[in-house]
Amino acid sequence: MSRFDISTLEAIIAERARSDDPDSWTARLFSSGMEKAAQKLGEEAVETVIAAVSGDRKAIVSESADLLYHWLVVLALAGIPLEEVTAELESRTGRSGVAEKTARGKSPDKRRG
Ligand SMILES: N=c1c2ncn([C@@H]3O[C@H](COP(=O)(O)OP(=O)(O)OP(=O)(O)O)[C@@H](O)[C@H]3O)c2ncn1[C@@H]1O[C@H](COP(=O)(O)O)[C@@H](O)[C@H]1O
Repeated sequence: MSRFDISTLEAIIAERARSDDPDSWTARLFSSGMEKAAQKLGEEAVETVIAAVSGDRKAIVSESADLLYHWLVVLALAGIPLEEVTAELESRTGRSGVAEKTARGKSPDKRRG
């Protein structure tokens, strides 16, 4: 099993963002700003959706990696540590998504969103 952890990638991104290395995609994204980074995140999300719908397993893995990388860049640009998101996820454990949606007064019927 891979020992690579998403928090390791968060640390790499923080280091590369400060590097000013012209060959660093991370440094380039940081200097372009949030709008460009968020746009790339959206593109990678769409590419992941296309891979999922077409059932291309290899592409799903590859596009998911691109998506997570660009998501971490957007988080970093927003000044939000990964830990804040994992804490939010942790707070949701043990709570059914359907029950949570019903508590917000929404229908859990997926056809109605
Ligand atoms: N995980 C990634 C990572 N995933 C994707 N990318 C880059 O994101 C860019 C995506 O841009 P595009 O969508 O335009 O490129 P594309 O996918 O070839 O284009 P399409 O034809 O698919 O649309 C590519 O240049 C990828 O190399 C990444 N760049 C960096 N990292 C990590 O960040 C580290 C530091 O990288 P640098 O900052 O470049 O030194 C690397 O060692 C990696 O660990």
